[in-house]
Amino acid sequence: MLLAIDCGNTNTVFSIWDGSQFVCTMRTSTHHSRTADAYFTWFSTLLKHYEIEPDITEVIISSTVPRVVFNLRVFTDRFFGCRPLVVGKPECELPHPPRVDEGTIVGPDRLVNAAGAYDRHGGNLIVVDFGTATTFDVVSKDGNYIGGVIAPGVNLSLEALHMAAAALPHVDIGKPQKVIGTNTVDCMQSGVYWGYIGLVREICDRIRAERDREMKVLATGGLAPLLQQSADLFDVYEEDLTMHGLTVIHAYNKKD
Ligand SMILES: Nc1ncnc2c1ncn2[C@@H]1O[C@H](COP(=O)(O)OP(=O)(O)OP(=O)(O)O)[C@@H](O)[C@H]1O
Ligand SMILES: CC(C)(CO)[C@@H](O)C(=O)NCCC(=O)O
Ligand SMILES: [K+]
Repeated sequence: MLLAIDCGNTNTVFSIWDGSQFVCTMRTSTHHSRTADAYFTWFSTLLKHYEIEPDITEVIISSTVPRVVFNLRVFTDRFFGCRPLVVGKPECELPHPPRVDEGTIVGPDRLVNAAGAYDRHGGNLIVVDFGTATTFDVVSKDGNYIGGVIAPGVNLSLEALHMAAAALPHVDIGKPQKVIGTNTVDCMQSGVYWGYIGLVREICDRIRAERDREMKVLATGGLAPLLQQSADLFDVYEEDLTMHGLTVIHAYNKKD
């Protein structure tokens, strides 16, 4: 079985793929100081809880935090006796190479999203991923990542207000009932929630105009459904898009 690891700046997700479905998904916070042994303790405890005993023989990793890859490599080697495929490393080939400025190192999560999205939906796509940052990944007709947009994430935007302004509290995102807030929390939620709806709509419109064609908009990341409640921003929401992309890239590298 394949263990797919998607390591973001905030959270790291492990999913086990049995060749036809994900049998288990586990989430932990991202810390570069977490050791291989600590990963294994957490991982095996959860497997016991779910009463599954997977036979993991292969591992693929996408990490937006370069420093965590070292311990994940040790984890893979020590407990599964294999070398992981790491997205972005030269030995990990992509089905469709990115078309970006020379010297640009595209976030592996974005390349993985593009691969997963193209596999399921074909080309001419915009993939919006609501993680620590909100990214827009543009996929060409033929499946290449051709660039995109990076905006501050929803939670990061709220946190930035709290960090920078003495009188602004920590606030979680929620759907405000109105636009005009009559207390501090409602004002902050309104700014980020409605501001985000405008941001997503404007950016997608401008990408379509720049490409001069219709493009399907895919969303992934926990916060997309909350925004979709108030505006028809996305054609499709796929929670497992990044994980699916990892299985696609893994299969592509196995094929020869
Ligand atoms: N309805 C909701 N309201 C508030 N927060 C939510 C809701 N649904 C999901 N979230 C949170 O949204 C965040 C987005 O999760 P996601 O896995 O997409 O990105 P992340 O793990 O935060 O970022 P990264 O992948 O960059 O580490 C998570 O912290 C999740 O707990
Ligand atoms: C933008 C993030 C942080 C989103 O996870 C990640 O994809 C990243 O670190 N990217 C590097 C720069 C780029 O993608 O162009
Ligand atoms: K993510």
